Amino acid sequence: MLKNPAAKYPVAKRIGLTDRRWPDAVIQRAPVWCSVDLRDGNQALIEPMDPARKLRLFETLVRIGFKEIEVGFPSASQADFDFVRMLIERDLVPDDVTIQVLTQARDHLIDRTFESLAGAKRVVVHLYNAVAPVMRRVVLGLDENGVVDLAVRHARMIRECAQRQPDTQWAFQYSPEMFSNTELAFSKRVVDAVTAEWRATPQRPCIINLPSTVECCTPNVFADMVEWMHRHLERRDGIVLSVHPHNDRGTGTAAAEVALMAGADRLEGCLFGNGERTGNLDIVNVALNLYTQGVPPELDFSDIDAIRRTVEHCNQLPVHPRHPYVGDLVYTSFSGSHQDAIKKAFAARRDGDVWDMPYLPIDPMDLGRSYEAVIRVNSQSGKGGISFLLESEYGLELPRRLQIEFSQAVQRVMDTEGKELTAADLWALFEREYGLTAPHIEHVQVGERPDGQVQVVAEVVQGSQRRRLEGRGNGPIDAFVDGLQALAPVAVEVLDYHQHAIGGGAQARAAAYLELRIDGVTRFGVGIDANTMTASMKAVLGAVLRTTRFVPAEAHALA
Ligand SMILES: CC(=O)SCCNC(=O)CCNC(=O)[C@H](O)C(C)(C)COP(=O)(O)OP(=O)(O)OC[C@H]1O[C@@H](n2cnc3c(N)ncnc32)[C@H](O)[C@@H]1OP(=O)(O)O
Ligand SMILES: CC(C)C(=O)C(=O)O
Ligand SMILES: [Mg+2]
Repeated sequence: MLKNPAAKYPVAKRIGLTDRRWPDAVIQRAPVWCSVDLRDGNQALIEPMDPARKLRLFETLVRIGFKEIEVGFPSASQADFDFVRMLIERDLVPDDVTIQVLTQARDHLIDRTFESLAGAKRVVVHLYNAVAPVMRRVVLGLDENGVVDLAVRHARMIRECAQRQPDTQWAFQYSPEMFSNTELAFSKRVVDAVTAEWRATPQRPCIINLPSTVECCTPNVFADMVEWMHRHLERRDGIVLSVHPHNDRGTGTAAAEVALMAGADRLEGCLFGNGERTGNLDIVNVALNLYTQGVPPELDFSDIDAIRRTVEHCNQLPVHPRHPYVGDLVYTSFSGSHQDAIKKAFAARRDGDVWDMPYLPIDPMDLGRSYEAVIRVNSQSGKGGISFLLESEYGLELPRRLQIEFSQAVQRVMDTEGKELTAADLWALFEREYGLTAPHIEHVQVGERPDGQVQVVAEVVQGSQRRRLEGRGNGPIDAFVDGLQALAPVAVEVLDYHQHAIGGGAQARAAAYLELRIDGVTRFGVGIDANTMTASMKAVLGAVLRTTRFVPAEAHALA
C-alpha cells in the first residue's frame, strides 16, 4: 500500500452546500420502493436466474408489497426478452404493480425493448447513459454536448415509441449513470434536457434516478449532492426523485437514508443487498430501519426466513449469518453481560410496552423468528444466559444463588470442552448435577401424630434398591430430614426455599429449589414432581446425595 494514497486516489470532494437542510430532516414515511433484483441483482450473478427462478423471485417481490419492479434488460438477452414477454402474455403482473425495464441509449436496443413490451398494461421504460468524465472520455468518446445530445435523442426516441403504443400506460425514467462521480452542474444539465424532452409535469411526472453506480464518497457528501439536485433541478414538481445506491464503501444503507432526508422520493435496491460487486442498496435493511423507528415500511417481511430462502435459492448466493435483520446470528447473544440484560428485560417486559430491549433492535417475532436463538451459551456466557435457556426451554425459574452455583458447573464443562452448549446439553448437565433422574421417592404418606408433630413415611428407590424412610418433625420437610438421618447421617439445615409450577393443567409439575446447609456446606437441591411435597423431598434428598452416600442397605432393610 502507498504511504501517500493521495498520489493515486483523489482527495475526498466537498459539495460546498453551506445551507444544507438534510441534517435536520426526519424520515416520516416510506419512500416509493423499486426492486431491481431481477435486473441489477441478476446481472451480478455468477449464473443469471433461469425463468423459473426469475418468476419465483418476481412473485415473492409482489407478495412483499413492491409496486415497482425492474424485471430485466430485455434488449440484452433472449432470456430477459422472453421473461418480459411471459409476464405480459400470461398476465402475471397484478393491477397495482408496474414493471420496469432498462435500456442503454442506443437505437437498436430501444427498438428491441419496445418490441418486448407489446401489449403491456403499465411500464416504466428506464433509459441510462454514462455521464461521468471518465466515461465521457474513455467509453463514449463524447464531450459534454455530445453526451447531452445522446441522452436527449434517445429520450425522444422513447417518447415517440411510446406514442405508437397508446394502449400501454407509460412512464419514463432516466439515470445519469455514475452520477456520484459526475460534476453536479453537468448532471443537472443532462437531466434538465431529458425532463424537457419528456415534458415532465406534475400530472405526467417522470422518474429521475441518481445512481451511485460506484459508491465513492461519504454518505454526507452524497446527501449534499442529492439535496443540491433536489433544489436545483428544473421541473422538480414533475419529477419523482429516485436514488440507486451501490455499496462499495459499505455505506449504501446510510447513503440511502440521508438521500431520503435530502429530498429523494424513491429508492432502488435489492433484497439483502445483492447486486454488482458489493451489492445494491439492501432494501430490507432500510425498510426495517424505518420500521424500528415507528415508520410503516409498506413492505411485509413478517416471514423473513422464507424470503431469505427464496432469495438464496434464486441468486444461488448465501446470506451472511451477520446480515442485518436476517442473518442466522443477528438475534443471538453469546456474551454473559448481554444475556443477563436481555433476560432481565424480558422478565420486566409487560404487554403493550414499547420495545426497549437491550441488544435486540427489533422483536425477532415481528419477522417470524423465535426467541430460541436469542441466547446461546459458550465460554463467554454467564448465569443469565444459562438460566434463560433453562427457563425458556424447560420452564425452570432458578433462584439467583442456584443460578450462580449451576453456572460454575457449566463453566467447568466449558473450560474442558470449549464448545457451545445447547439448551438440551444444559438440561442434561442440570439433571446430572442435581440428581434429577435418580433416586426417586414413592408412596409418600404425611400424617399428624397425637403429639402434634408431623410424620412422614416414604420409600426411596435407588436403582433396584428400595429403602424405607420414616421421620417426624415440625413440618413435612423437617420430618423428611429426620427420616433421612437413618439413611445418610448428616446434619441438614434448610436455609431457603423456592417453588413454582412448570406448565399448567393436568400436566403441571412442581419444581422445588431448597438451599441447605449439609454438614456445614451450603448446597442446593432440586426436585421436580407432580406433587409439591414430593418435589421438596426430592430436592432435600438430591442435595444430601450430592455430598454423601446412603449407609449400606443391609443396615436398614425395608420393613
Ligand atoms: C451500471 C449498470 O448496471 S448499467 C447496466 C449494465 N448491464 C448490462 O450491461 C447487462 C446487459 N448488457 C448486455 O448484455 C450488453 O452489454 C448489451 C447487449 C447491452 C450491449 O452489448 P454490445 O453491443 O456487445 O456492447 P458492449 O456490452 O461491449 O458495450 C459496450 C458498448 O456500449 C456503449 N455504451 C456503454 N454504455 C453506454 C450507454 N450508457 N449509452 C450508450 N452506449 C453505451 C459503449 O460505448 C460501447 O460501444 P462501442 O461498442 O461502440 O465501443
Ligand atoms: C442503470 C443504473 C441505474 C445502474 O444500475 C447504476 O448506475 O448502478
Ligand atoms: Mg446499479
